[in-house]
Amino acid sequence: MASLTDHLAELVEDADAVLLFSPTASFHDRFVAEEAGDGRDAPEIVVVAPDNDVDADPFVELPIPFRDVRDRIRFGIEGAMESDLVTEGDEVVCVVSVFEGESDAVIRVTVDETVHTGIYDLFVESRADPGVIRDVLEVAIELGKKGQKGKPVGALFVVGDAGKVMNKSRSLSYNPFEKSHVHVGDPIVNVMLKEFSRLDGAFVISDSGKIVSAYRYLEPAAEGVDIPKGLGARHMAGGAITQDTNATAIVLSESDGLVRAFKGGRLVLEVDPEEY
Ligand SMILES: Nc1ncnc2c1ncn2[C@@H]1O[C@H](COP(=O)(O)OP(=O)(O)OP(=O)(O)O)[C@@H](O)[C@H]1O
Ligand SMILES: [Mn+2]
Repeated sequence: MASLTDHLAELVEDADAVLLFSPTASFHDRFVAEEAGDGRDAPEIVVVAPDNDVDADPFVELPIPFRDVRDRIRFGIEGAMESDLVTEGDEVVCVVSVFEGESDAVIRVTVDETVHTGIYDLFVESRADPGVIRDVLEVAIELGKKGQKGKPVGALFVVGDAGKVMNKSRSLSYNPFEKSHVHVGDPIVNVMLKEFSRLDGAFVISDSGKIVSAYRYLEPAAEGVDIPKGLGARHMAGGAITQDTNATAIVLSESDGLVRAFKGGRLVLEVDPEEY
């Protein structure tokens, strides 16, 4: 059977850039050598992966695996745009692994507005550390997968710009994190977050991942917030606080089970925990 690389040269021809998503070292080296050797104007080759194992330059770092291939591709393209490797209107060839393991699919996309959702900015341009955003996303995804004692549960995490978020919210109950110095990512904290998520309100988390408060009722100005119709008060409050402050909101819906991220008053990411 012919391997993917046998056809790749034709698919890559006249593309502006090639994004290799988590390529193996042998795949990467072979591809780079072939492109350099064919004498034509070579497209920009960008590696998008969790770690730069293949010593690629340019390289875009993936903060989470993005099981949804569209999210993975969007992240890579937006990261490449950020570094001026790709611009709107470009033809980009993405070499990805849809199933586990080796690169097994080639997707050719024209970069336009619909590709650009802000998923890269969610991690890289958020005030909070990318690792903190990732940790909170993981807690929300895990909570969505398991629920609380088997029942679906909702949760709202507001990450970054915590001082301003506290000013735009009020307390619904005593704050169990009042005098504590716990951070997202600590295993004990994940247990606590899951336990407290049964109760109302939002968690407020600082740029560096410190849990500032639970049980906050958000009161942001909601004018001009553009979030999809059909989402309720939790999502509206989560979306709006990101327009009113520089925070990022991560919301687990009790009703549809999806995890959504908002930034700048806009929905920037939607993931199904069951797919992670
Ligand atoms: N302004 C707010 N600040 C903090 N939490 C809120 C706010 N508004 C609603 N919530 C929380 O969201 C919960 C669910 O509210 P609602 O059903 O209207 O939201 P929703 O967006 O439909 O979310 P879900 O999809 O989980 O049902 C409330 O019980 C409350 O805990
Ligand atoms: Mn609801």
